[in-house]
Amino acid sequence: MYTIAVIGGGVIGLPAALAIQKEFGSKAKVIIFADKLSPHTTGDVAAGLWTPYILQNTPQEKVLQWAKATQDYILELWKRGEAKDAGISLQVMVNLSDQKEFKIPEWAKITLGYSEIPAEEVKSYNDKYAKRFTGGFTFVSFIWEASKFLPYLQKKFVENGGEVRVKNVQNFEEVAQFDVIVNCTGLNSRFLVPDLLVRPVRGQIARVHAPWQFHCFMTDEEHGHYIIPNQECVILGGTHQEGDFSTAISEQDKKFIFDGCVKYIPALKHAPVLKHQAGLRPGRDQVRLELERRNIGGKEVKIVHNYGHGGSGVTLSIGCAEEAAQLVKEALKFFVPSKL
Ligand SMILES: Cc1cc2nc3c(=O)[nH]c(=O)nc-3n(C[C@H](O)[C@H](O)[C@H](O)COP(=O)(O)OP(=O)(O)OC[C@H]3O[C@@H](n4cnc5c(N)ncnc54)[C@H](O)[C@@H]3O)c2cc1C
Repeated sequence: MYTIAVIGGGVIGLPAALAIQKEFGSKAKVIIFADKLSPHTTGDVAAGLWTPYILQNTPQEKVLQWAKATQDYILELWKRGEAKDAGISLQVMVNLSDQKEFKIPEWAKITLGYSEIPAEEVKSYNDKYAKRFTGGFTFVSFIWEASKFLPYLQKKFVENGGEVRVKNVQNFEEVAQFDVIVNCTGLNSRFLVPDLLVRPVRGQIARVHAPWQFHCFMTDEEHGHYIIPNQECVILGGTHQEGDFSTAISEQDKKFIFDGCVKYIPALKHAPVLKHQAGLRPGRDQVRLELERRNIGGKEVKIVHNYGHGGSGVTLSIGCAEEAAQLVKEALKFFVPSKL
């Protein structure tokens, strides 16, 4: 039997562990090592909106491939009637842009029911909000709440024979006895790999009680606000502060978030606040999803890296997990004598 260690039990690690189980079935023993599990991961702060965001130079064709695979997977869960348990809701998205030359992003074309907002309507938003939006589009998107789907996926993983160990892995030597290591440590890859290209993109949000708010609203202004309903609250966002490692709640950010969101939906002014949260997105110039062969103490160790998903971890999770499982297969095919 092959032995696979997945380091990380968050939005990226759990789907990867499940995809590996699916690929190898009883031929592999998969163990997750994680020092934090839901509700203490970055994903537990996330809004869970399926939309590619803060991905910088990750190639478009990869973004489309990974995001589409995730969308298909969520849709399948929805069709199977598992939406509530898995934390899924389907919502209308209004996305406005203030870019000089408004261009609909490539990924918009794989969304459900995408349509460009006519110029007249954009003008009416500008009149209403005293803004200068140049264009926009609407589509129907999924919200996939990590604080619901992480326990849901973890249960499936354990039912399939997987094991979860709560442990901080200080270095890869500690797990070098495994046939393959899958590194899904998000921001901490900066220190574990170490990879200084990974840096925090801090995000602060507020969770409010506003059950009457049914659609998502988002802009791509430099410091854009967003309003994203979840099953039991509405997320008001948000900030993206490059290089900031603080998860302390900032009073200044609270005000920025409220002032901005209330401008778009004034009734939010009266929505009771349930919680303020701040999390650190694992920013990187590009998502790193590749196989490394590393010499550790004279032995060649195979490490599949899967980190650096920025503000899109939920959106890309399943597509990246499927590709990570293929990289594990490649690692075993070429470098490990068959244990079957
Ligand atoms: C405010 C905010 C809003 C967001 N909204 C969205 C959204 O709407 N849609 C979307 O797609 N994305 C969103 N994101 C981004 C998304 O949350 C992240 O991309 C995603 O959570 C990254 O997942 P990850 O598994 O790589 O990292 P993490 O969630 O940080 O998980 C890392 C895992 O690795 C473990 N780990 C790390 N180092 C070690 C070690 N040495 N030993 C053992 N375990 C270790 C941790 O314990 C944890 O289990 C948002 C993020 C923020 C902050």
